[in-house]
Amino acid sequence: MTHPASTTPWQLLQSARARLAQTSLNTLFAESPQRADQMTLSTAGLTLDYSKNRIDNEALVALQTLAEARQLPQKIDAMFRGDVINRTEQRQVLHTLLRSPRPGLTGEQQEIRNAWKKIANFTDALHRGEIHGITGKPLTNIINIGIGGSHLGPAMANLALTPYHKPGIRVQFVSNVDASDLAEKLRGADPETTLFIVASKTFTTQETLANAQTARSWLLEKTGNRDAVANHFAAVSTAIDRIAEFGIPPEHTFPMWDWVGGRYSIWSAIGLPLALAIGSDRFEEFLHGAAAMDNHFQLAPLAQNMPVILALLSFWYQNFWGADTLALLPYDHYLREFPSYVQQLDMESNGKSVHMDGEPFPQPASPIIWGTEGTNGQHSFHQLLHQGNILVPVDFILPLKSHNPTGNHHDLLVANCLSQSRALMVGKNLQQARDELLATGMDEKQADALAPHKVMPGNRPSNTLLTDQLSPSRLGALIALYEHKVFAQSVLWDINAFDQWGVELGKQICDDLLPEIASTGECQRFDASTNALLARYKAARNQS
Ligand SMILES: O=P(O)(O)OC[C@H]1O[C@H](O)[C@H](O)[C@@H](O)[C@@H]1O
Repeated sequence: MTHPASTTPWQLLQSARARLAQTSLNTLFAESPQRADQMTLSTAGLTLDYSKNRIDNEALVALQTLAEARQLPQKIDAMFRGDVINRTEQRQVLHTLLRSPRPGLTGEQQEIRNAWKKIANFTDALHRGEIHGITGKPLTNIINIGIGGSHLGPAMANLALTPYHKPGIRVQFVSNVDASDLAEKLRGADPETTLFIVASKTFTTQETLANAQTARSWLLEKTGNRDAVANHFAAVSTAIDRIAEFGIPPEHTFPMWDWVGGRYSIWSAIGLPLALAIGSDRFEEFLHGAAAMDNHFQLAPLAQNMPVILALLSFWYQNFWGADTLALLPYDHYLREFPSYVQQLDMESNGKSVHMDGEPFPQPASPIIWGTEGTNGQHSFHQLLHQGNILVPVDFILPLKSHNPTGNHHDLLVANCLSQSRALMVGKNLQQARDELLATGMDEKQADALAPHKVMPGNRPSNTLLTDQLSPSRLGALIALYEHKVFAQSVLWDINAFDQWGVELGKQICDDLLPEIASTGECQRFDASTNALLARYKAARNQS
């Protein structure tokens, strides 16, 4: 493919970068009183203010021209139409179909409807106390066993929607093969009321199968009844036969499909633990929120398209400003797992180095996603955001209403969030720092010595994403926003966002290592470092 750097929009962007490097955000605001209004978009209950970015109309138009040259509108249509856009796996990408049925894809839609009916019926029956364990007690303690896309989405959303949890139902998540994860969830669990959901698209994932087998042994030991698995296990997978082999009956078996990527699968039966936590009606609202964002992504012109704007900005900072990270800072305690969720979504989708046609490309793609809940980060890593020599664009996410209005806590939270984005932007120059010190009564010599340490370069970009209150539908829209952002970025880089070959080698080597770990002899098959580390492990194991 043509290297993007040789295209006209790329060259226009390079000159825009040179111009904007000389222009402060303060100046951009001073020059354009309408800037905040013009650079604010609202859709699906979310409002994005992207005015605090090192961008102007000319650069935005050049970015949009690049997106058009990459055929972004056509590629959005191709995804929604069900074209085989995941070419390395020869798969359609139809997670959007799970939240908004469309004409034309009838076979899939019937399957989706049936699966959804099964999820809703099971959820409603469990809430009515009609799903029983082997001793006849209603099941109320749900433990989801899955990893990656079969864990991060439901676990994050379950936490985010805590205020909507049904009373009397407890939903927990086990992902790590480290036995401590499962052990912590089993400690004090009542086997008579516990339901395990084994969630695995492939039903081959080592960690999930190991945890499922251990949970099964625990259940059989505690109940002393070999038939207990049928009552106390449910499963979600494309591999229905493997679920049956595990001993899980058809009425507890929930299907999924090849055309749903793991990290895009919360809308499928992988969302079952979330439905059990919040109820089927709330889960439907969650789907509708995402569908509203889908509608916007499909129909809005690039210049007013929220996921596209976020993608263009990420692309802009990474390829033209050398910003290889993006901080996600939700100012909402319930959204604290959102950065971990987007880590998989973005980094597993776009952490690649070849184009669609297999040709290598030189630029980095997918920023490193990180972050934590505000205000906690302010007392930790924000120092680097404000004064470090690394440019870190930030997405602030802020619900306007609290689920727990108490005193002036929410005013404080909002004030902190808005102060951080403003401080990053306006900064403090040497003269201001010096004047402030002198105003405290400090002498000139001391002020001159200290002032450089107090300088804040400013000009640090951020987006602010508002929502009224973090409800199921708003969360659905927020997740869909980032899903589509990631897809739009992949189109700009001409990457397949829907495969993940990079995770395979580690799995293969692990399979190779396991027999060596099990054996007692000395291992010489691997590199000297790995052999020596294995030997240390075996020595420690022998001592225990
Ligand atoms: O759902 P599963 O088939 O168990 O897969 C779980 C996870 O493992 C894989 O290694 C992939 O990296 C993830 O994309 C996937 O979500």
